[in-house]
Amino acid sequence: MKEERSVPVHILTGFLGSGKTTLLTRALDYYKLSGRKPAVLMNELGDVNLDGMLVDEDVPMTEMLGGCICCTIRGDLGMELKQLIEEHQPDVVFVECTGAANPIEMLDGVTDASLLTKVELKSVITVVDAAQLSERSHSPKGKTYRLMQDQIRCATRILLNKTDLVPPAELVRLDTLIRELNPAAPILPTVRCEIELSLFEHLEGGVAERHQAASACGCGHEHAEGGACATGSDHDHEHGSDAHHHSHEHVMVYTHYFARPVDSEQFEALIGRLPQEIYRAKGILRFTDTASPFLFQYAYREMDFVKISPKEELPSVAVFIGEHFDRSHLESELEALEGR
Ligand SMILES: Nc1nc2c(ncn2[C@@H]2O[C@H](COP(=O)(O)OP(=O)(O)OP(=O)(O)O)[C@@H](O)[C@H]2O)c(=O)[nH]1
Repeated sequence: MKEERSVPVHILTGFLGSGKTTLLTRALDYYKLSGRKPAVLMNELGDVNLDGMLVDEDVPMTEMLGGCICCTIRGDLGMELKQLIEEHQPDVVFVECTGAANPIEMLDGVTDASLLTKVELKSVITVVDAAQLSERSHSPKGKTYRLMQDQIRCATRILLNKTDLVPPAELVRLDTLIRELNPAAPILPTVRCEIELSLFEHLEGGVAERHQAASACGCGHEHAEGGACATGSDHDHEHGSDAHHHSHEHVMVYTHYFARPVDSEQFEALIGRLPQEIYRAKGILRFTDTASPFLFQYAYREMDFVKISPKEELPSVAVFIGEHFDRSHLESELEALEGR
């Protein structure tokens, strides 16, 4: 009989496009290579899970789409996690949250799950996009910057990723900045999240340590056992007289389903023209001038196209994420590409 033990859970957080899925796919390979069974709970803002495509079919995955765990489906997270564990009996679970999520709410969800089943939150790993942090920290008033700060504050480990995009002197400044926000979590500078993956085995106790550093979260609440921040925390939420606003409410998502293939150069040109309010886009594209479909990524003004051979029928779709952008203008530009 399988001994009943608690399943380790790692939360992967970080702003949109910072490299969470890159880290996740590496971590999954590591566990599979060592003969263990990882599982994934993934949350995406759009109504299609494009990151899920990068995860092998044999990895059990629960998808929570169409919203941010922190607002719309937070209550379900505990139940989903319980079901995932009971159904698949994984050796480890990774929870990847949308980059617009406040990790505190995820911590709540995982702690809720620990009331229902034997799970143990081992770490909150925040992947920081060095280039974004560098730029946003120069105009520190924005909501996005505040969210990035919260993600850093609640981490038990920090990956300062995309160091290839930032000069060394600036990296030193970013290291100091992160240290001020979170004096406890070790910082690992990375390119494409290349870390010694056995690290995951040694993350025991990280969350408990952060428990003591509760004030670093700035929420002013008592912290739940094993979690950095307590259920019901108003941390990072703003209360108006009649409304309850969340820190990421400013984030907009536009999902475009393509009716037909488009010209690859024109598409690239359109992406090159995107306003800076759109900071993240991804999709599955079919081009008139190429045979196979492409997984397309756009993060912080960098574009990436990877040829894919999907095993199942997939839509041609692109998801655009940003703040206060002109959705109808984007829609008509995309329709024009399709000759509509
Ligand atoms: N230049 C550079 N690009 C990177 C690095 N790490 C990841 N990327 C690229 O950045 C893009 C976004 O990476 P993802 O791993 O999908 O980021 P994410 O945090 O999962 O994104 P969301 O799911 O939208 O929040 C991809 O095109 C990656 O190939 C890095 O260290 N340097």
